Amino acid sequence: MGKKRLFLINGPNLNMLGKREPDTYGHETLEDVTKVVKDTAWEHGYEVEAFQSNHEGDLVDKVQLAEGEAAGIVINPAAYTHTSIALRDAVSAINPPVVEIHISNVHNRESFRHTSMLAPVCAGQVVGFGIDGYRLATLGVIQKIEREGRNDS
Ligand SMILES: O=C1C[C@@](O)(C(=O)O)C[C@@H](O)[C@@H]1O
Repeated sequence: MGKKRLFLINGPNLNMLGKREPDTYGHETLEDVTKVVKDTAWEHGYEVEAFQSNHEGDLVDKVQLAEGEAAGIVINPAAYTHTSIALRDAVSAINPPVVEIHISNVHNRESFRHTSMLAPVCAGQVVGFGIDGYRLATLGVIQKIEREGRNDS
């Protein structure tokens, strides 16, 4: 049997990490984020499939694919966090646990960032730890998977 798989899903504009508003999001790139998640997952016997899209429907498609293909998801839905009922419904529709992560502390920013459409249907949320939050989110989703015995990827 191969390694259990996690999906790492990043939403719009996160392909520009490192160049985009570095005071808010830091200088590290999406490649660095992927490495953090892969290294953390690997330590616990998981492999990672990383996906980034600027398009809502493509993100919905990827979340749906997790059913049967991944044991869990780490997702930064970026701006779609605050708007996307479609993404929330996709998370609701699948069994693998989903952990939401934000690089910045969305709660000390504009009020429109204080609401997450997805958080109520996620297993947990990590906010405000920079890209280290991806490590925490990965550990969190693995913990959920192992506690709930969901390792059917
Ligand atoms: O694109 C992003 C990035 C973000 O998800 C974060 O990681 O801090 C926070 C969102 O409000 C914003 O739209």
